[in-house]
Amino acid sequence: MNEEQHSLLLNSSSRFIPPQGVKLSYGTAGFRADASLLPSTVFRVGILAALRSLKTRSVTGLMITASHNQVSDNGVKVADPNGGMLSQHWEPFADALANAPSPQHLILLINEFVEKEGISMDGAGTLEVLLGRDTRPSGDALLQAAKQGVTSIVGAVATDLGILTTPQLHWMVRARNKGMKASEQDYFEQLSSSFRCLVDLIPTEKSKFNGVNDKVVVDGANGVGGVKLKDLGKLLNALAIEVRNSSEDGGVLNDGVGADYVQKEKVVPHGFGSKDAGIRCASLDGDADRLVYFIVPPESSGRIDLVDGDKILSLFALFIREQLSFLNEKEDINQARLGVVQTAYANGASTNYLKQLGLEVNFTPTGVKYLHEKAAEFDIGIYFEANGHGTVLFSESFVGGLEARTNKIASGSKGSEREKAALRLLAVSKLINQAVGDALSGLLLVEVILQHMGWSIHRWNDLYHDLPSRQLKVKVADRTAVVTTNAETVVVSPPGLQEAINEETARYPQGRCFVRPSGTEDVVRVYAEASTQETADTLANSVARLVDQFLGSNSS
Ligand SMILES: CC(=O)N[C@H]1[C@@H](OP(=O)(O)O)O[C@H](CO)[C@@H](O)[C@@H]1O
Ligand SMILES: [Mg+2]
Repeated sequence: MNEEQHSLLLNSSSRFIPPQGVKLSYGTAGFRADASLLPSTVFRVGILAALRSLKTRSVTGLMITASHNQVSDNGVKVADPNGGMLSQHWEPFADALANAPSPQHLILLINEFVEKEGISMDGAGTLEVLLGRDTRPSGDALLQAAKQGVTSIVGAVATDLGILTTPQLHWMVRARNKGMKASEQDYFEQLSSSFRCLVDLIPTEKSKFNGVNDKVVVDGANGVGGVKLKDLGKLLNALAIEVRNSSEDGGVLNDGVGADYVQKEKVVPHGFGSKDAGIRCASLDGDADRLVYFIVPPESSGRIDLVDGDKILSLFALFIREQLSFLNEKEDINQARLGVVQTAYANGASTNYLKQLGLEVNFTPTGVKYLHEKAAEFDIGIYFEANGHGTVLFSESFVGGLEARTNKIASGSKGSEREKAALRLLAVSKLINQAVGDALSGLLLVEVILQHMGWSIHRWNDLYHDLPSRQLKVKVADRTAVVTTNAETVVVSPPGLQEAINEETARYPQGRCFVRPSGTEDVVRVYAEASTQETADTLANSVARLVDQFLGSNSS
């Protein structure tokens, strides 16, 4: 690097000294910690995002959020030029940057890395990083740190987009690099116009919605999603959305509210209660990239019926499969490849259901970057984690084919069922976020499919019945001692543990159980399913004890 660059980096980085004794890791979802520990990390991720922009000669993104974590935490992650997560091959550099003890170390690391990657630091070409943050009180100061990091690279521009959902930022990065309109207003307009297009294509015999109540009530986790959903809702005539727990309502972010809480605890979030019995309810997480639905049963005593990511996936798969069947009626159309992607945490009943539909079900390790990568192999790939993070990916060539076909349809004419199916699929590809899982676009797609089918949330929930399951965490001395294979379903180390799990699991009707080290917490997770809640609990507890025996004490 030249002298100007060297002294710029030295000056700025000496204002952001990392806290002592803290080791951070980029992990599955970027760096996360108590916000007070993060200024130097966020500053350095600013540098990382600028270098990524320099390397790829494209716009990148930097998002400040800790998603569903408590409000005092914060975090930071990078959006790659295609709108997806940071390339996995840059993660070790991200770790090294965040943990470099001094400005001198930092500069040494950058020098080594740019040389290895063949990055020319001449500042020529596109060099822009889009910055966004969620509603956390620490977000503004951290955003300033990010800005300083970005502008420590000569020629880099930081564009502050203010408060956004994580998927909005990813969407904007993707749109910018595709030369498309990329403002927040453009995002809202694309979502609302494709939603309207799908509503207009609802078969007339089904257009009378059969919902118990045609309004959806959404828990915004006291975060950014609720506010954005209200803005989006103003553009939608065909859907009544009531938002509760919006960040303006004064509640604490993720405290007894939000998709993570609802999915894990299976209880009503604050602001909901018996008055909502039977109504279609949904929960977003703190940065609005996860979505789950739920039903408050009559006399629920706080419990809910959860309609999770697996069921959202199943609904999307049914609808898309139906459209593809219309599309493929004539033999001149090549069969499109539709694939679905789940993790081992998907409820076994959902996997059975999808297989019975004749779909190809694929499994990847936990973490959306793995699911996304797999889904991108198909013409249409649908992926969801049980916790509600997922989307539907369309290949460029498939979208190109749909565009060619729909262009031929005379404007104003609704055409044949086959033409309508092409129009619907094209609208879905515009509605559902192609960069990452997005609770707002996911919610609109769920809502319009329910209208299309003429289904209530109860009818949807009855597609299949979840097998009883239980998740536990076990604290062990060293969770990295657990090594797994086969999409995390089989333990290869320590030796003997898998055999012991197999032996235990075989004793339970419909038993299934696996263990894996968490990528975000210092625990080993145990997941068990069985034919009754009682046996699922017993299986999980027995296997947690086995983990304890093989790996040391501290079970919780
Ligand atoms: C069982 C579970 O829900 N695991 C979550 C959790 O990962 P762990 O590696 O299990 O800690 O956080 C990830 C990031 O948010 C999310 O992708 C994943 O689904
Ligand atoms: Mg999130």
